Amino acid sequence: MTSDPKESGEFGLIDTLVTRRPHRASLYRPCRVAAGDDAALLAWLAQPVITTDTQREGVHFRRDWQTPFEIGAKAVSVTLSDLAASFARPVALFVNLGLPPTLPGAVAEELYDGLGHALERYGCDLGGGNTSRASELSLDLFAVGEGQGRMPRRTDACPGDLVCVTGPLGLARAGLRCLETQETRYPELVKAFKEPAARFDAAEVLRKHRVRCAMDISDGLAGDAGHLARESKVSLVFDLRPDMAHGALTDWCGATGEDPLAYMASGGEEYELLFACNPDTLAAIEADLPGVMCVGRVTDRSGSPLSGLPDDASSFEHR
Ligand SMILES: Nc1ncnc2c1ncn2[C@@H]1O[C@H](COP(=O)(O)OP(=O)(O)OP(=O)(O)O)[C@@H](O)[C@H]1O
Ligand SMILES: Cc1ncc(C[n+]2csc(CCOP(=O)(O)O)c2C)c(N)n1
Ligand SMILES: [Mg+2]
Repeated sequence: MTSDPKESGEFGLIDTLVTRRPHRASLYRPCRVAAGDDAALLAWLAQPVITTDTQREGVHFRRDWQTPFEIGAKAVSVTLSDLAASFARPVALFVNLGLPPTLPGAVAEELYDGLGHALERYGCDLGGGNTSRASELSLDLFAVGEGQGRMPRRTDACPGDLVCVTGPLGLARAGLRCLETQETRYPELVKAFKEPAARFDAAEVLRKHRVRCAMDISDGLAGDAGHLARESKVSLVFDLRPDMAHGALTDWCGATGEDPLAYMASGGEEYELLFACNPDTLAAIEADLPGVMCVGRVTDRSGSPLSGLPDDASSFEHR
């Protein structure tokens, strides 16, 4: 069967895309009926956890920067990242795909190869979706997960806790800057932008240590920590030092004159987990989770919700 939508039509394309879903070997498949029927059938979930995300051409990705495979795989990681931040296991992903009429069918197929590859990696099924004509390539994604005990909340940071992250900050934002300036000497930064991971591995460690307050960093530390401080009604006092910067960020900042602290504070799309816990818990987590960093502490609310970040630190905003 041809895969060009002009020749095979919407239905042919959907068949071709759906065959790209991961083939699950596991005996336990909480997604009992996956993509292909009128609706998906999920097994009974004790704690269903649901999240949604959007990826739009020109806003979240550019086809002259990223291959369709990379765009598909990243769309899965950024959507499932919110399940990781909720300590939930991924069950099913639903994808509403907007396709410009001029887009070659092969692009949609490669996009679905990327989606399928990432779904396989995270052990998640393709529950279904929808395909329609659109002015730009876009994906609206919905994910269902299964909660594992107490869901961490943005409301639960307590004075005396430490503010921590599960990995390096600012790399993806620097990678985006490299793409914008056509700088090719820092592949590690560009990879951080193009291939973020949903940190289910880190989430499992935090869950095991009964962390009560966590979220993923999509809009940048300053913005996401601001949400956490406001929701928990506390202040966060940061202590970011240049020696906490990842080597690739330090090198790039050395060459460009950019400030590593500004990138660590105002990054975005890291998809690392930001969490708060008491010092004893952090000591135990450090033994299980290499790369975890303490970046500040939680105090009673006094004055501004955030301090210790560069003055012009800001988060990514769509408007
Ligand atoms: N249009 C909307 N209608 C209803 N709820 C919304 C809407 N936009 C956002 N929200 C809710 O507001 C909260 C914050 O949304 P936001 O998109 O900033 O989530 P996030 O996890 O911080 O970021 P990201 O989407 O990048 O993962 C979430 O609970 C989300 O479900
Ligand atoms: C072409 C292009 N330009 C800029 C960016 C940067 N960017 C877009 S959305 C976002 C925050 C998270 O998004 P959301 O809150 O919608 O999940 C960031 C940092 C990009 N990825 N691609
Ligand atoms: Mg989030």
